[in-house]
Order: sequence, then structure tokens, then C-alpha cells
Amino acid sequence: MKAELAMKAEKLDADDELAGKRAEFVLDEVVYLDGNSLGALPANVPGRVEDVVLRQWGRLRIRSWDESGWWTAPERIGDRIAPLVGAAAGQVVVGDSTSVNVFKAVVAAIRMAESAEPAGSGRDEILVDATTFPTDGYIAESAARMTGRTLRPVTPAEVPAALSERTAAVLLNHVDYRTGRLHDLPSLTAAVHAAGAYAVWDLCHSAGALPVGLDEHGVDLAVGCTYKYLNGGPGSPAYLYVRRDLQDRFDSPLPGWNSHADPFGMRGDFTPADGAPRGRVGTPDILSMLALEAALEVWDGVSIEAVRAKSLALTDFFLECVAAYVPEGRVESVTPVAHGERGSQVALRCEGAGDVMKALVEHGVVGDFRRPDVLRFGFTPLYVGFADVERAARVLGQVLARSA
Ligand SMILES: Cc1ncc(COP(=O)(O)O)c(C=O)c1O
Ligand SMILES: Nc1c(O)cccc1C(=O)C[C@H](N)C(=O)O
Repeated sequence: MKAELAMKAEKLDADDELAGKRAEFVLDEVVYLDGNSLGALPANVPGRVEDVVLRQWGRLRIRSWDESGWWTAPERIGDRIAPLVGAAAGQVVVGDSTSVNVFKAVVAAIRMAESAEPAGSGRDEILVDATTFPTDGYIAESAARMTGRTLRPVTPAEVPAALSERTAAVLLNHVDYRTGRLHDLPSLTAAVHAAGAYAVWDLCHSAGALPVGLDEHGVDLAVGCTYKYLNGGPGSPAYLYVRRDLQDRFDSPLPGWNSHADPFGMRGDFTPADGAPRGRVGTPDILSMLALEAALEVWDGVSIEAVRAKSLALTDFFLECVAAYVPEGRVESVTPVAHGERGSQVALRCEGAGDVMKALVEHGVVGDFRRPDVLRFGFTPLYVGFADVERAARVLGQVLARSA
């Protein structure tokens, strides 16, 4: 069995059109299956950061806001992310954290719902994914409280039935951070719209791993981080998508001088900028942002459809190897088997998962542990290969056999 799966991995790697991309990353002999938490370092980033620090900052200093393109970086880099999430140019702005962008998007969605209806018409409810990564839930709760709305946590499957004329906005995750379940963005967005509400999607676990189709599916607002499948580095800035025809109605709860129509007018009253810059707040985090810009160069010539095809092949193969190597009954996958419902990770429920993950890391296989009992393995198609997958499952089998 071992030899068979190893041979299969070899063949899959030989046929992999993305295999060459791995050389564009700084990696070692560790099997790195944690790119859904922190993506690996693209090899061109250190040189770029050195140039940004020593030449752009060190020598050009203040001139770099114009001459090195610092001022326009949030929209320029937004336009580089846009095709990866199915958005035309001019709708994505990079900056701040995902958490901050969730706040902007949810409050802006509530304000859009309010402005679209006669005063007091009663859109007083916000729906939020009950299984969400916690930060989204905390922020939605605060946004609801600040705007006098009620927050109603529901699972994504319950959303269609929960929608009503009371719903103002719905905050959902495209891929669940714990289970890796891919939610049906097209049909949920359509259901939200049919109820007259606004849909906000968190793309943290889907952008760079699978096609999102923001424009195609008429998503209203979306946010995401850039340090997972986009490999921007620890704390790299997040992004905000506002659909073009909604941009004039985007009323930011965090208007800053960078989102002013005339930032250097230094005026006392706020006039919002047109287009994507309206989503900015204050001075962009240039060092992180330009590291991200360099990191995004690995996407040159890569189609997100090819990435998705490889991602599904990797997760299928991992499940096959786990079934072959792991002693019966020791793990249970909580990630859906159906391709249409799977993101780019596999989450295995396992007794003693915390200790098992420690042992895996000691043996050169890095995934992560999510309490109370989940082993999480993320598969980044740009740098994970099929031999990595076979080895990870084999080591998992050995660790579990030892602790039987
Ligand atoms: C779905 C989701 N939303 C938000 C975040 C984090 O937000 P922030 O980038 O503000 O830390 C994460 C992971 O950290 C996440 O998985
Ligand atoms: N953002 C993180 C961080 O600053 C430290 C450790 C982990 C993270 C993560 O991104 C966690 C991740 N969102 C998750 O899905 O669990």
C-alpha cells in the first residue's frame, strides 16, 4: 500500500502543471500544511523589502509617496488581488486588518439597507454565521449594537429560512475556518438579495485557493486577509471589495483622511473619495503592503481554476492516504467529501488532537490544532505537492499507531 501510494504521488507530481511554482518559495524539508494560517515566504519578498526599506525609505524618504508609488499602493495592489476573487479592477482596496474591514463592510451594509428604504421600515436584524471565526462574530455584535440592530447567529444552511423583510445585512464565510466546508456563495447571495438585504462575505479561507466570482454572483461587499493563500506575510494588510454600483452608497463608519476626496486639502468637513479609495482609513502600512505586492507576483501566469483543480486533487489524495495509513476509527474527517462543499483544507477530528499535532510537528509535518479536537491541514496548491501529502498521512498513521 505504501509503495503504491508513493508511486501514485510521484506520478501526480510529474503531471502537476503547478509543480514549478514551489521553487518560487522559501521552503525546506518540512511538509508545510499550515498555509491556511500563514502562507510560506515567496523567495522574491526579502529582496523587495530590502529595496523598500533601504532605497525607497532610506534614500528617497518622503519622495517615495509619489516616486515609489506608495500613495496609490492600496488600489494598485487591490487590482492585483481582484482577478483572483473574480472582480474587475477598481473595486478592491488593500489596508487595515480583516477585522477592521469586517466592521466597515457590515456597518456600510446596514447603512445601505437603511438608505434604500423609507425611514423606520424595520430592517432591524443582522444575520451572522453562527460557526464563524470569532472575530467576525464579535464585530458583527458590536456593529449591531452601535446601529441599534439585533444580531441573529444562524448557520449558513439556515440563512434562507431566517431571511425576512427584517434583514438588513448578512455576514458569511465562504469557507469555514474549522471544518473547511465551502458554502454556496452564489445561491446564498441570491437569497439575501431576494429578501432585499445586503451580503458581506469573508473570503479569508477561499481567496487564492478557489474561484470566488464576486462580480459574477453580484456580491455586495467582501473582505479577506492576505497572509494565508496569498502569502503576504504575518499581519499583511487585508482587503475590502465594494461592488462598483454600490460605491457611491458606501458610507464608511471609519472615514479617515485617506478616504477623503481631497486628502491634502486638510478640510474640516468630510467629503468621501469616489471609488475604491473610499474604503481607506488612514496612512497605509507601506512595508507590509509592498511585501504583499511582491508576494503576489507568484500569481503571474497562474489561473485560479488550475489552483482549484490541484487543491481538490491534493485533498482527495490526502483523504485516500489517511484512509490507507491511519488505524481504523482514530480520525474522522469533518470536511465534506463533495467537491462543491470543500475548501482547500482537511480537518480531522481526533482524540488527543493537541498532542498528536505536537508529535506531527516534531516529525516534520506542520498543520495546526483547533480546540477541542481538530487536526487541521491546509493545502496550498502553489507549493504543496503530492509526495508531501503522502508523507503527511503516513507520518500521521505512524504517530497514531504508536499512541494506540
Ligand atoms: C475567517 C477569518 N476571518 C478573520 C480572520 C482574522 O482577522 P484579522 O486578519 O483581523 O486577524 C481570520 C483568521 O485569522 C479568519 O480565519
Ligand atoms: N492571524 C493569525 C495570527 O495572527 C496568529 C495565529 C493564527 C492566525 C490565523 O490566521 C488563524 C486562522 N485565521 C484560522 O483559521 O484559525
